[in-house]
Amino acid sequence: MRVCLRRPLHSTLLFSSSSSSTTRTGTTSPSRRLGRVWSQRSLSHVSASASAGPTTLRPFKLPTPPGHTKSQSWMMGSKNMFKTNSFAIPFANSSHRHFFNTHTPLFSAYSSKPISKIHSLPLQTNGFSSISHANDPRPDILESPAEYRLETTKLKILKRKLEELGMDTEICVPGQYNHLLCPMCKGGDSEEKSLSLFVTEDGGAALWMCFRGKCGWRGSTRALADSRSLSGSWNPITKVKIKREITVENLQLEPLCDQIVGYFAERLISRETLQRNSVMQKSCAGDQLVIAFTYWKDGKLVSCKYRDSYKKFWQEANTEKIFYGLDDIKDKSDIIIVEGEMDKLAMEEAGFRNCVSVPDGAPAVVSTKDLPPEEKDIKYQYLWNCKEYLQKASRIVLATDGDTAGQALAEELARRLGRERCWRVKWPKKNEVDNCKDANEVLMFLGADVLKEVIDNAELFPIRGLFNFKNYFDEIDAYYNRTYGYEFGLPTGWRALNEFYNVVPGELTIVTGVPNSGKSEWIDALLCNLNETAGWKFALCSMENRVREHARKLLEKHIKKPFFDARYGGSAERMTVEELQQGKKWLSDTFHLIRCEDDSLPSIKWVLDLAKAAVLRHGVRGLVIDPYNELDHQRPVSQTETEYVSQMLTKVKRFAQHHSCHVWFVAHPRQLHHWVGGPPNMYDISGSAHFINKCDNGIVIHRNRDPAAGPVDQVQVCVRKVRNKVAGTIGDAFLLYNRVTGEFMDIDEPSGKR
Ligand SMILES: Nc1ncnc2c1ncn2[C@@H]1O[C@H](COP(=O)(O)OP(=O)(O)OP(=O)(O)O)[C@@H](O)[C@H]1O
Repeated sequence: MRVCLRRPLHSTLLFSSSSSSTTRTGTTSPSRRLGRVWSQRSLSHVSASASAGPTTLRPFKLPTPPGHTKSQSWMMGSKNMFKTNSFAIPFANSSHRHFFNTHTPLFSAYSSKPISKIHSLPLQTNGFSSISHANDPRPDILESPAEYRLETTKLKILKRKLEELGMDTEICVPGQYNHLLCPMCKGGDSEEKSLSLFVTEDGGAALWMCFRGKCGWRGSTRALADSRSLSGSWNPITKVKIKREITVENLQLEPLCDQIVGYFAERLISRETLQRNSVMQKSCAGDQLVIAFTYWKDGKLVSCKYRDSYKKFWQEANTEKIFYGLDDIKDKSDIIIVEGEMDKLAMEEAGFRNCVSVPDGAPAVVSTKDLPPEEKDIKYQYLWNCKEYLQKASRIVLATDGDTAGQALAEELARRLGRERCWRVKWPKKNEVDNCKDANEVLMFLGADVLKEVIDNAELFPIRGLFNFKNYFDEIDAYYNRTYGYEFGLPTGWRALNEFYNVVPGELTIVTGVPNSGKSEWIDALLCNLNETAGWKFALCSMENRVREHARKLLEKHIKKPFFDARYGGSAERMTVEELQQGKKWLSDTFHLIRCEDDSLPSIKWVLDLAKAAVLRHGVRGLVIDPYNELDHQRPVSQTETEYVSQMLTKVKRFAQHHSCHVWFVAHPRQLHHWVGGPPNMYDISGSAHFINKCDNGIVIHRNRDPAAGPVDQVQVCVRKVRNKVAGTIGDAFLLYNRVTGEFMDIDEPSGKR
């Protein structure tokens, strides 16, 4: 017999007598080298890092469970304590061979805790409950160890059928949920054993389901046509559970040996904490020792969870599912919930006894379904079983793991406990790159004081839709420092307007004016200016314009020459072919057209979806919808136009805000019966007062058509509403319109530039 004393990674010691594995495989596998096994036998050969003596196991004082006195009868002697006649070969049989294929350190104080995504179904077995693996080492006293049964003819037939489907049934045990590689998805990139296969105890039938969301393969089969109905076996909810009476004695639990205490010491869990929490050990599978986390309720042992040196967990079957450490939160108003027993113990080292651990780890993802009724909420039965312990809690800190599964668990707990009384923690960095993932890591890497700080600084669990300004501090700082850009809005390019209207990304400007007032012209001129000063690009949904005419108007403004030698151009020189070529390139680079090619009216959703594509694909900063009445306005008969306009504008505003895209929306005024030539009011917009109510900016474009009343080329830009005072204020600006080029200019612009 050779005793390996090589020091593996993470400074853990290898306690295994390696002869069994080296004999079987010829060489010691990597994971085997990294692992260590707690065994009675091996202890006589090692010098442990803990305080254990070199050759013997020293029993320590028996723990007193919470709520018990030391004299109570559950205290027992350590009858196996000095047994040395058997040899620790914990996973030597073929059913455990795949453990040797894993490349994770099998026994490290730093290894990650399993999540329950591979234990997704509640198990109804005689021997083990849901966190048990078919290939876990088994305590020798559990009821009906189905794995030891002889395979029946039925089972052989069944296995053959399953193998034909691609399942590896070699290690599959009847009466249990077995976790296999799914033949359909092969467990995805991580090759996880995502297929849960249940074989009835008589070996007559099987059903399975792959728990990978992307796969979800499920099915069932029977060995023989007359095999028992599957439904009887696959109904964890309706099956009546008989809770076993368990005691420390009948589970044959023992006080922890120094070697295991030493293991805990590596994780900075003290002997005192272990004793107070009645952490014990148990001999099973030869003389292998496993940790026994005892679960107490009102001072009575109700369940026990085991953990072996390979970090495999299993739990006494047919026992009540409760929180670990439950009695510690009795009548407490302030409690902490963690994701594992080690974290519960770590919390105690930081001074928090008011802490419990969930018994089954975390779900892979948050369920998208509604909360099931209490009796059907199988995965969270422990929570309902302990509800009277939670009722008084007004502050529940959910200190689950920082990974996705841990956060999913926090979410699921908060859903059930009520978010309003839940807090959550931020795990600190353990090095430059990584965050600590749980309480025990914080304790190990940063110490008890930091762990205490983490809990003291827990923040309110977010409630969808309920925020605090501090959630936005980064954004507020960026706004203050003007790092977003355009905080004051982008100037329009006309000095006369600077004071009143500037273009802020994400806002909605409604533009109105009587027909022919120049609304479209002014918006086009504005876009040209914004492109010239800031390089902005735009999506145009201008339904009244033919493309070529719209191109002409834009090119005239850009090149500042008429498109044609026509009447309106007067003596001005027409733009050259070269200028046209350059202008066409500018058009293509600057504008993206949203048009219904089949002459049907576009819906607002259609327009916004295309505008979104233009934002994402071309980086447009502005969208023009001109005009409102050219959109498809099919509204339900039950909806008024006012309601319809309100909803439509909400969609437009959401688009604008979400994509930081300014939207100009042109809407006509209703028919003005007694119009005397003045600018219309924003409330005159046909359809709804919501146009003025919901927009960020409201602008009326007006022009004088009476030579007697003033110059007819003068345009009045009436800024009637500005929600954001940083960007402007109400007031009128006057510009001059150049009929030849379509440009708008400040009135005091040097005449040469006009
Ligand atoms: N200040 C102005 N002086 C003279 N003509 C103008 C002036 N402003 C615009 N126009 C002319 O009026 C016509 C209509 O302009 P535009 O299409 O911009 O008006 P609109 O308000 O958008 O019209 P509608 O409401 O019919 O869509 C164009 O031929 C344009 O050249």
